[in-house]
This record gives sequence, structure tokens and C-alpha cells, in this order.
Amino acid sequence: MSKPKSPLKAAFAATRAGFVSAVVFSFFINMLAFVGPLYMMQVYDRVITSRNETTLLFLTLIAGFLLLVYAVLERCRSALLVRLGALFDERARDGVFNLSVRGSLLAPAGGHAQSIRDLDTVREFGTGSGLISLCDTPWVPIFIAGCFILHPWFGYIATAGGLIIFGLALGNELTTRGHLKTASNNSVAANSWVQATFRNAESLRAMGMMGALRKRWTEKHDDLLLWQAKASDRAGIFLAATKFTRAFLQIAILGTGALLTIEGQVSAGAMIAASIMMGRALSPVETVVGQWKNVINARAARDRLFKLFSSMPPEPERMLLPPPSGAITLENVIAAPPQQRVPTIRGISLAVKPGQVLAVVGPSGAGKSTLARVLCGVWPTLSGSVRFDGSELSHWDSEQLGSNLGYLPQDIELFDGTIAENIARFQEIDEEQVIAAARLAGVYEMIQALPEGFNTRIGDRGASLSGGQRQRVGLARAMYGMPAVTILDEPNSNLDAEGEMALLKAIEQMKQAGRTVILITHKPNILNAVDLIAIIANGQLQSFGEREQILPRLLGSQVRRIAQPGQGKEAVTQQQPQPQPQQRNITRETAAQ
Ligand SMILES: Nc1ncnc2c1ncn2[C@@H]1O[C@H](COP(=O)(O)OP(=O)(O)OP(=O)(O)O)[C@@H](O)[C@H]1O
Repeated sequence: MSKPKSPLKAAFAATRAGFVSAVVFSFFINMLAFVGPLYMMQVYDRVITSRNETTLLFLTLIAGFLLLVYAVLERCRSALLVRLGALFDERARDGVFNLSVRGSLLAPAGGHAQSIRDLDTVREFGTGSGLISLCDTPWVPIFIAGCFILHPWFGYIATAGGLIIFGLALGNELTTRGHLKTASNNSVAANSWVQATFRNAESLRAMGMMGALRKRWTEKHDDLLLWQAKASDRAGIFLAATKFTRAFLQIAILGTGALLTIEGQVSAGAMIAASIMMGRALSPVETVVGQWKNVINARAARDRLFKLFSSMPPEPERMLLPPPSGAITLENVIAAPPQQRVPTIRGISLAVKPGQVLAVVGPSGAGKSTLARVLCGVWPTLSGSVRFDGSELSHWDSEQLGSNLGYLPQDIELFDGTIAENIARFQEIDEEQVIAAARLAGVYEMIQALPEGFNTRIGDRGASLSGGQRQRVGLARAMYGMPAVTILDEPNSNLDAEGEMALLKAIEQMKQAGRTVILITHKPNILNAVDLIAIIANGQLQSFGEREQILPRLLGSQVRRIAQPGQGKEAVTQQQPQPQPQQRNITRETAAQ
């Protein structure tokens, strides 16, 4: 089977023919650039000497017409480049977006949002003056040849000028490349650090961390400025040298032209024409020098995009399987967080039938959320297998499986948009389903009480909602469309008694509808609603079985601990008003029983 072509390569390939057309346009545009010098020659050498006004009129009309054609071609070329940029963007953006998301999962601190900016940088360079001047560069020798035709000395001056300006461009590139690359990498790192820090702005402000974190940012920012300043300093020298060379070359060619005219070797018209042609030859070279920073930035952005695509194998096209029924099997699953080698769950094997509710309990850091992420395919396994309806997780099309899966992560992770959009997972809103999910999660009345009901915008991460409201909207999103499998990671951590009742009711309804629910919880009071219980401690499955079999052991251990008299802390806690055993959190000691 042939390897699927990377979307980025495909995007470059799709625009190649268009860029060839842009080069063809450039050929005619540059040919028409001879109109100015030729007109000058005719005016100086023919019209002024013959004093023929009709010739002047016709020459002017022809030149005017050709310049109009020139302007039309210029317009067509820039319009073509803009369209090519849009085509490139259209072909590459889905792949860049998907890989950025996958990259963020595999390396959360990898600053993958930069890839989206990189796509803009490459497109903007391709459609802006940078690329146009690059398109004009191949015609530089033709203008120099034109100078040679007028007189060899004009050719020598234009060639020397071209070489000096090219040398300056090369020197600029070689001496600033490293600095600019470091500055660009530092800028990417500083930006992602700032974004991550601003997400925790509340703690930053509340605990007086502003000064300390600002100091950290200033260090990063200063480093970036330093490299940019070093690069700009050097580039400034080359830019000034280029401007001087350019101005001096005009003087040199006119001076030489004047000398050759005095000696009768060329006409005055040829002198002016040579000056214009040399200017035309050198201008793309000079523009490239001015555009060098953009060229380097665009190249660095392109290289980063290629690296992104080569760092992750393209997801193979998967056959759509029949919708999952909710049967899940885990065999000897070992998994670790992204970029970590030490597993946080080891040798987990369990099976859940459609319509069963499994509770995963265990102390903090035991590996419960790791298990949830592995089940959703968010984190890969190191070994072992996770099967939905007997098919390995990797055999499922992630979008297909995702649409049959509900997930409420511990951090809830709502998106900027309306409540309805969030519940409908930003797909086309099916109002009936949104309302059904909201009712199922017991959040319908709460949403209706908001000023704009389901159309209320909730801001980034659901910032305008309370913790409990966020959790219940997240629950509605997880249950949207009654997915075959719903994985809820501590869904009741922020809920009040009413919210917990609603959650229990929702789980019961899911169960009755034959949907599988996996529930990660610290609170045993929800365990009465489940069929199976898995106790995880230290990344390993301690017990797994029917609720009737596991629950008494789980709660009995707590009752025993409370009932043991005269044991220091336990004896003291007995005198305090105690929560019922079922309301106590599951502790490390409990899990170890
Ligand atoms: N993104 C991560 N990168 C590195 N290590 C991680 C990451 N997330 C979790 N861990 C580690 O993996 C281990 C298991 O964490 P996990 O979140 O799965 O535990 P948990 O049982 O869900 O805990 P809690 O009940 O506190 O949510 C912990 O030791 C934790 O430090």
C-alpha cells in the first residue's frame, strides 16, 4: 500500500502549477519593463533630434498601451498569488490543525498553537511582495544583458552592482540567520509560556505571584529582544551598505554614460535607458535584501511545519466499523503520560458489558484519570490492548469512535461558545438532542435561568459559569446523543446534593438505555448506582468485580477503621461529628485493603 502523502507536501504540490504560471506572468511583466528604457531612447535619440511631434504622440500612445498591459499583468500576478495562498491554506490547514491537536496531546508543552501561526506566515509570504520580488529575480540577467547590448561598460557596471548587492544579501543572510532563528524560537517559547501563565491569572493575582512571574517573563522576553537586536544591528549595516551601493551605482552608470556620450560611443538616450535597466535589474535583488527577515521567518515557519508533519505519522484512513455497542475489554494495559517512560498504570485487565456501569476508585495519583484518558484514546498505551466491541482502539476512526463516546475530563474543558454549542460539541445543533442532554444532566432549569438561556456565551473554558454549573454543562456534553460509552472523571467533585441526585438519575437512565458508563470517583455514596467496581492503587488493579462483592470490602474497611478504639487520631475523630461511612472519601489505606 502506498504511503499517504503528507497534506503539507500535497498543499505545496497543488500550488506548484500556479507558481509556474506566476513565473510566466513575471516573464511578460519583466519584458514589458523594457518599455520605459526603449521609450526614453526613442524620445532622446529620435524625437528630440527630429522634433517630430507625431512620432512623439504615437510613441507615447504605444508606451501608454504597453504600460496598461503591464499593470493588468501585475494585477493578475498578485491576484493569482493571493488565490494560490488561499489554496495552499485550504489544503494544508486541516492537516496542520489536526496535527497541532495531536501534538498538544503528545507534548502538552510543545507550543503547538505556533503551527497555526506558521501556516499564516507561509501563506502571507507566498502572497506578499517577498515572493513577487523572488519571482522577478530570475530576470535580473536579462536586464544586465540589455545593459551590455547598449555598451559593454554599462554591462560591467550593472554586473558589478548586481554582484555587490547579491554579496551583501548573502552576507546579511549568513550573519543574521543564526540570531534570527534563535530569536524566533525564543519568541515561540515565550509566547506559549505567556499563554499558559495567563490561564492561571487568578492564582497569579490572588497570591501575589505577579512580580515573580513577570520577572520570569522579562528574562525570556529580554533574551528574545537581545537576539532580535543583534540580528537587526547586523542587518542594518547590510541595509545601509546596499542603499549606498544602489545610489552610487546610479551615479556611476550616468557618469560613465555621460563620458561615453561625450566620446560619441553611445547616445544620450542609451545612457538614460541603461540607467533605467540597471535600476530594474537591481531592484528585485535589493527588495530581497529588505525582505530577508521575512524570507527567513517564512522558511523557519515552513521548516517547523515540515517537522510537525514528519514528527507524527499521518493517521491512516480507517474503515468505518459498525457503531460501538459499549462492550469494553482491557488486557494487560500499561500506559504512561505523554513523553514519560515510567508507566502510571500497569497490567490493567477488565471487561465491561454494554449497559453496565463501572466505578473506578482509588487514592489520589493512583492512575484513574490515566485509565480514563487511555480509554478515550487521548493517551496511547505502551502495551496491552483496549478494545471496543472486540476491535482494538487503534482500528477505530477516531472521529467515529469519538462521536459515540462521552467524556467529562477532570478539568471539564469547556470551549468559548454558547452553552448549546458546547453541549452539541460544536457540531450542527440538534435542538431536541441538546435539550434532552441538558435534561438528562439535570441542568436544563439552570441553563434556562441564565440571561440568554442556551445561547449564553460562556467564555474561554466556561469562565462565566460557576464550578458546579461548568461540571453539569460538561456532563450534558458528555451525554449528548446518549453515546454508547460515557467516561466521567470525578463528575461530582463540584456538585451539591441536588447535582449529585441529578447525576445518579442520569447514570440510571443511561444504564436503562443500555449505555455503558465508566465513572471515576472518590466518593463512595455514588457507588450504589454502579454494577462493577475497580479499585486502583499505585497504577495497578487491586480488585475488580461486581458491586455486591467489592463494596462491602471497600466500606467495611472504613467502618473497621472508625470502630477501632484508642488509636490516636482515629479515636479523636470518633468524638467529632462524622460523615456517614458512605460519604467519606476513598483513601489510600482503603484501596490497599
Ligand atoms: N500530564 C502528566 N504528565 C506527567 N505525569 C502525570 C500527568 N498526569 C498525571 N501524571 C502522573 O500520573 C500518575 C497518575 O495520575 P492520575 O491523574 O491518573 O491519578 P488519579 O488516580 O486520577 O488521581 P486523582 O484522584 O488525584 O485525580 C500521578 O503520579 C501523576 O503524577
